[in-house]
Amino acid sequence: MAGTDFQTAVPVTTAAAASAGARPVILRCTGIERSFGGLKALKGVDVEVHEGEIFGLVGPNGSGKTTMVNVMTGFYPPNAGRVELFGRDITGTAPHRVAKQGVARTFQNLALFKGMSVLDNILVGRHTHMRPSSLATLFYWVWAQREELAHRCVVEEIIDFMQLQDIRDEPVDVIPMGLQKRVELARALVAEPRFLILDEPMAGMNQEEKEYIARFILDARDERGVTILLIEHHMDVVTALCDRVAVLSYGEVIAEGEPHATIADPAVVTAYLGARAAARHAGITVQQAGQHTGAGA
Ligand SMILES: Nc1ncnc2c1ncn2[C@@H]1O[C@H](COP(=O)(O)OP(=O)(O)OP(=O)(O)O)[C@@H](O)[C@H]1O
Repeated sequence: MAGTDFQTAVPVTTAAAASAGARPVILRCTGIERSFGGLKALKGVDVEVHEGEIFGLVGPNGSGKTTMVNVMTGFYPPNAGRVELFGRDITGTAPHRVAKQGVARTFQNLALFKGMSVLDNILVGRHTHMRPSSLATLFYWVWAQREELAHRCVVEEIIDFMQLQDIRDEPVDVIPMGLQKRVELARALVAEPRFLILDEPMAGMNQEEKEYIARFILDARDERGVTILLIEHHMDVVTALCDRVAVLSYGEVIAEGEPHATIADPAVVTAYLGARAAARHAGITVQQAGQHTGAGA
């Protein structure tokens, strides 16, 4: 499953990556359950993300990745389980309060404001740092101007960091998809998050665009100290970028650990390919595969 081209293009052996596992846990999810009607989307999921790591959350379509992220960020309260962020219980906390604690995210489907410029879309990402008091703004206009300037400085710095200078004034809907994804990442970064959740940031991108965005993700961790949870379907990307991964299948964690070993785990191969194809892949019989992975044929 793992490719090699991407690995060569984006070599990742930083001190931050090497020591990530030894650092404090910043997100701890314990026994998370979440149902939609009769469908159990999450069945007791445990996940820990350490400070400074890029943690991959992978799994086949419908395995529960986005639901898990929605529970972490307060969009869905869990039916059972506990979410701890930076050592505090945030289970069921509203999304805007979770965001204020230093969490930003991008979405699987682009969520940019059409008709607005790249610059204005990025500026929206500062909202968690803005104090919306019109009275204060009226009476303390000098202070308000100073605050506006401070927001602009952060936005300009991120525009430089993400190399978006050339398109800063373009309406966001006329730029290519790869650049729109980059704008979305920039909008998340201007919030100055400590923890960033990226839901398929490379969906629909060609190889060159993927390599570009991968570099920005690594720089966000290495230069800005952001801890990252990455949902991604491209396994070459996962093995190149992530320090650790957890694999979900039907709402359960079926494997976790170092990326190469984890995605080569027979249970993971079976979850992606099905028992028959996985057995062919491994050169063993379906019955042997079932015994090996605990999965039926
Ligand atoms: N709001 C919802 N209402 C009903 N069912 C839902 C809802 N959200 C998710 N589900 C179901 O929960 C299961 C997990 O979905 P989820 O989107 O979390 O999976 P995923 O791993 O993110 O999939 P993908 O890789 O396709 O994005 C699926 O069966 C999905 O249909």
